[in-house]
Amino acid sequence: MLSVSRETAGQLAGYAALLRKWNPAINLIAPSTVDQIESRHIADCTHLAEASVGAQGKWVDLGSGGGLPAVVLAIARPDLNVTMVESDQRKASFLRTAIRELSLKNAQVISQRIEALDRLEAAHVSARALAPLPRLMSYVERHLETDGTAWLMKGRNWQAEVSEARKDWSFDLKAHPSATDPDAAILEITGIRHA
Ligand SMILES: C[S@@+](CC[C@H](N)C(=O)[O-])C[C@H]1O[C@@H](n2cnc3c(N)ncnc32)[C@H](O)[C@@H]1O
Repeated sequence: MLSVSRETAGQLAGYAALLRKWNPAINLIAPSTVDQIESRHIADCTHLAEASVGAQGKWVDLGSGGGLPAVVLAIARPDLNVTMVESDQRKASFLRTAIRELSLKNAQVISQRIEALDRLEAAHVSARALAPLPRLMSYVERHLETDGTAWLMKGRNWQAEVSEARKDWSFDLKAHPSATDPDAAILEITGIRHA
C-alpha cells in the first residue's frame, strides 16, 4: 500500500466524502460498493499511483466517471498533470467540483466523447471499467503518444481480454496483480501497434 503524507490522506478522505455525498444523485460507483470506497476503490487507485511511480509527463484518464483513478492520481501524484475525459455532463460537473473543493491544481476535465476528441498525445493513458480491452485499445491508441504507456485497470477476465485484443493489436504487457482482488490486475502496456 502506498504510504501517504498527512495532506494526501486528508485529500483522499475529502474525496471519499464527496463520492458518498453525490453518489445517490449521480451513481458514480455501484451503490452496493459504497462501503468499499476506501478499501477497494481508492486502494486500487493508490496501487496504480504506486505502480506508475516513475511516470512523468501528460497523463490522460479516459471515461473518468466519478474520478477513479484520475482524482486519486492527481492527489497522490501532485507532480503529474492529469486530464480527465468524461462525456456525461453530470459526472464531468462532479469532477470539476471535486477539483475545486480538493484544491487540485494539476487536474482538468474535458467533457467530450473519447472518439470525437482531437488526439491528446499523452505520455500516459489510464482507464478503469470503461470498455473491453479490444475496444479500449483503439481509444488508448488515439490519445497515447507513440512511445507512451497505458495503465488499464482490469477485472477477472483480463487474460481472455488480452488474448482477444492481440488478434488486432501487438503490444508489450506487464501485469501488476491487484492488491484487493487476486484475479484482477493493472495492465501496463507499451509499444501499441496494429497487428
Ligand atoms: C463504468 S464508468 C467507470 C468510471 C470510472 N473510471 C470508475 O472506474 O469508476 C465509465 C465511464 O466512462 C464514460 N464513457 C463511456 N464511454 C465514453 C466515451 N466514448 N467518451 C467519454 N466518456 C465515456 C461514462 O460516461 C462513464 O462515466
